[in-house]
Amino acid sequence: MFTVTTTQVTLVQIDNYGPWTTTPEPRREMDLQTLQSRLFADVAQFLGHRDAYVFFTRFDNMIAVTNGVDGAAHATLQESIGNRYPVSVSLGTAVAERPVDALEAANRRLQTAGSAQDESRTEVLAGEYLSETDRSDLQVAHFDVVNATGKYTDRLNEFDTFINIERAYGSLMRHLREAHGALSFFVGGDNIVAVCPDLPETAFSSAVAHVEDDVDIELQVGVGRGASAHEAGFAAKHALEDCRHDGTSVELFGAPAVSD
Ligand SMILES: Nc1nc2c(ncn2[C@@H]2O[C@H](COP(=O)(O)OP(=O)(O)OP(=O)(O)O)[C@@H](O)[C@H]2O)c(=O)[nH]1
Repeated sequence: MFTVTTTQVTLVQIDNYGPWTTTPEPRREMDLQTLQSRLFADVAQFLGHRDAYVFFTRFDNMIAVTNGVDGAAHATLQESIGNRYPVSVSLGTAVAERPVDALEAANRRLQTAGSAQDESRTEVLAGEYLSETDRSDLQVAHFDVVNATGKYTDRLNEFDTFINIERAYGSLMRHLREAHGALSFFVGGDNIVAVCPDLPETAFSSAVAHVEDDVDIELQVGVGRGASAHEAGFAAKHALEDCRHDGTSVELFGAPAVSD
């Protein structure tokens, strides 16, 4: 019924950031946090306008899903950051059926150019990009904890709520990575967005069951497909609304966006 999924992944890596954070002496932590969150916001805005997604991961390295974003746009993003920040970024991009394989290849492009802490390895722009014609769909799953507000937010202190949400995230991210080569990211609140290869409904019900068995936390998930991360992710959000409405734990392919 479906064509094979293809994910284009871009690794965004701040160049030589470790030494910069301590030279000439350690920099104030909140200044680093401000820089990192502003950089993430800028990258998210640039890529979001092009229907891509980016996840903050460790902030010094961010993982983006960039189907539909070409090499010229990547070059513009890199140049603009270099012009406006005290740090520069390298961008490695690759394409594969399984998101983890695309990330591996994207990562390797930077690793072969030099170390993340090599002061002469800056602004690498290396990659392969999907062309207009070889674009196929990608699959995005949007997970959330069932009734997180009633079970955690309104009952526990914020730190203990956070521990529970992180336990669910840790269990899910490892399961989807190991079983399917999917990449899952905590995106705030009780939400986890997973970029997946072409997976059937049973893979998602197994993932939900795995987390429940492993850490006793109940998840629900909406799954979407589309030509871009936004399109797939938006369909996933609609499918998650179907879970909420129908009390189901997995729903595939929510209604397409009416206007966006
Ligand atoms: N990033 C992101 N965060 C969201 C989204 N929807 C909700 N959240 C966050 O998740 C928190 C909990 O909201 P819900 O998931 O709607 O609440 P809940 O109590 O779990 O209710 P149900 O999901 O209906 O079971 C909110 O405070 C937001 O922080 C979303 O689409 N994206």
